[in-house]
Amino acid sequence: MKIERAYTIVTSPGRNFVTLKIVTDQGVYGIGDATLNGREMAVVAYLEEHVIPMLIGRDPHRIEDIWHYLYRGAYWRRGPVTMSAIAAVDIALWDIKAKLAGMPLYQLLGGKSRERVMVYGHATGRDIEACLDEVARHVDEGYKAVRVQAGVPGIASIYGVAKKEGERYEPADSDLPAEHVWSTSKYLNHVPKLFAAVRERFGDDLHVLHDVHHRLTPIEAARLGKEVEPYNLFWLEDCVPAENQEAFGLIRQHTTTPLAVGEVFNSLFDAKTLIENQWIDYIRATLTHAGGITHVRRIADLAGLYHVRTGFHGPTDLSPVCLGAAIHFDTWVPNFGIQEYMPHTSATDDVFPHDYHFEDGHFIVGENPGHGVDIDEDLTKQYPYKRASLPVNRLEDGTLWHW
Ligand SMILES: O=C(O)[C@H](O)[C@@H](O)[C@H](O)[C@H](O)CO
Ligand SMILES: [Mg+2]
Repeated sequence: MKIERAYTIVTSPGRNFVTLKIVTDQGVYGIGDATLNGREMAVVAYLEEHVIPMLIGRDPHRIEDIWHYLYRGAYWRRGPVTMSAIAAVDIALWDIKAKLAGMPLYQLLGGKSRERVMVYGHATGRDIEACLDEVARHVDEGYKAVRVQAGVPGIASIYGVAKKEGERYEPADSDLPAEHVWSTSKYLNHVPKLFAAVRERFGDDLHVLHDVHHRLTPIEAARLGKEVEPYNLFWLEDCVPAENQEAFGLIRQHTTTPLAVGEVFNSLFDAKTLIENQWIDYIRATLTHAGGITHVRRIADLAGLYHVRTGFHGPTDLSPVCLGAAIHFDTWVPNFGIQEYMPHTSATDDVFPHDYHFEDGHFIVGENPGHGVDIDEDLTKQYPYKRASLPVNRLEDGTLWHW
């Protein structure tokens, strides 16, 4: 069997997605997600100019060899563009392998470790009251875990909070980056009040999470971790930028609040020191940005040795193809923690028909052969690509800060 054709499909049913389709000479095909929010066309160019020509004629069964051919063979290793391109190939090849085996992907990985996959949803609101109402809506819909992000008095626009009540949060909303203004002190003074109010209204059982989005220094993160300890967070996410993995060693000495990190990681080497030192509790690297199933499986296995569990990134800027493959992975992986879930728009769901479904705060994996997600290529043509950029963040004095 040979790979006969491979091509990228760029479509924007509400937001941009890049999909790679690999077609074999026997007609069986697989699809992979290659979406890198705000840098979509860089991955398309990498795939079209460098990766696809090397795939034609190869045996699609040889997933491992193809992975190393693309990773080692490029000489220039790692980086989000490269690793998203490799991931798209890898996810598509696993899809093909599972279709050929006539099995849902989780069976090839080793079978079910659990019946269902717990997810966390996103509650956002301009102020604490509005945010608590959104938490209540999630609880009513069956969620067992909710990420809580509220507006902060004195900060006009803040990460994770939708522009208007009832709208979804979508950060890549303008052609060129919007500019936000950030105040660490206003934020730090506010967050403990938010979680006190959450526990007051919802009691102790609900799992609550919070995303700092890389905005603190290690000692500030240590303070926040300590101050929210009474509210028993499921995790505190991305509390500092993680290029310097040692920063987490400092935070860890000060707080028992569980720490999650890794949505911007693209390789095992981004997480190695964090995992081996047991400085984190959850690893968030995704299939789409970290080299696909073949590589993320290695990250998860290393993490398992050190009591670190998975908590995959799952925003709307990863396509249903990534989410579908992730649900298979989550169903199998022994050290599963939780899966992030931001529902896609109905237009996106129509473009990517899928067999996973949400039920009582969990995902239930599908039973179709492959990863269970397809693409309606005719429909994609109705939604042309439109450049969209993530915002940037500045301190009140104008200094460019972490977004
Ligand atoms: O925890 C999350 O879901 C993330 O922080 C996202 O909201 C990212 O900001 C987005 O994926 C960037 O493209
Ligand atoms: Mg995040």
